[in-house]
Amino acid sequence: MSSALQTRGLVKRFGGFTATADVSLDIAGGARHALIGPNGAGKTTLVNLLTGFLAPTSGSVLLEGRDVTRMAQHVRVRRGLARTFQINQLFPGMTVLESVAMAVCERRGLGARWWRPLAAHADALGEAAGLLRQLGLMDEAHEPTAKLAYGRQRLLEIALALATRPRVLLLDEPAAGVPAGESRELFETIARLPREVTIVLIEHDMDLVFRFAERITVLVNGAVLAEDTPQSIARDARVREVYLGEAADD
Ligand SMILES: Nc1ncnc2c1ncn2[C@@H]1O[C@H](COP(=O)(O)OP(=O)(O)OP(=O)(O)O)[C@@H](O)[C@H]1O
Repeated sequence: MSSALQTRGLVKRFGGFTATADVSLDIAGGARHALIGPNGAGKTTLVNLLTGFLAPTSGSVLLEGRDVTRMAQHVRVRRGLARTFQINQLFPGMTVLESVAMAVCERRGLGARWWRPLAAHADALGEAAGLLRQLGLMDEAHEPTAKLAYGRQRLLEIALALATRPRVLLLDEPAAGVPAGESRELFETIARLPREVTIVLIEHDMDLVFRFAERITVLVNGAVLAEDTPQSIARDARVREVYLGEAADD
């Protein structure tokens, strides 16, 4: 299987502090890959390096084999790398369907002309409705985004990311703040996403991670401690030590 996303010797220093220490990842196309690690392990920094929000001190990021290290975030999105983002700041007052249709228009370069008659955007609306159906959000299509339950908002964020037609989707704690019952449903929906989309998940809830991921990378102190199947990671003495230590602190 070819690589969807790779990093080579990625390093990020903040002054004298190394937040990302020589990280080399190779995430296969279609993978369900989780990135875990205790607080402060460098997960967010790594995601920010992957998306282009931060520039690395050294090393490189490759998307489907092409070096994107120097590319801006929006260029990476166009090349097929998406992450979820907070909707409330982006589309206040819009309905669920309008928000996703807007994101589809953005991708198609119609963003500035959104306020043309809706008929001109029938295709975008159709595509947006398809995404809502895929994520089980159709019943709330005409609800204002702010009225959605928290777990449904997270699904909408995923719909917005999918509207960019990503080949790699980074999900940074998609269940954060979502009640347990809703997070299970959220993950069932994520697990049904098509295999053309490679998914990289950053998640604290180990139960969700072990149910969803087929491979897991464990970060500690900015470096990769282990990378393996969930079964092997669960048995790995070094990983257990890190997590038991963390559990004892919580
Ligand atoms: N802009 C910054 N300047 C200085 N230090 C930073 C900066 N961003 C992150 N760090 C440090 O880098 C380390 C890794 O932080 P990061 O947020 O990437 O970890 P994390 O694994 O995402 O943690 P958490 O699970 O708590 O979100 C932390 O010690 C943090 O204080």
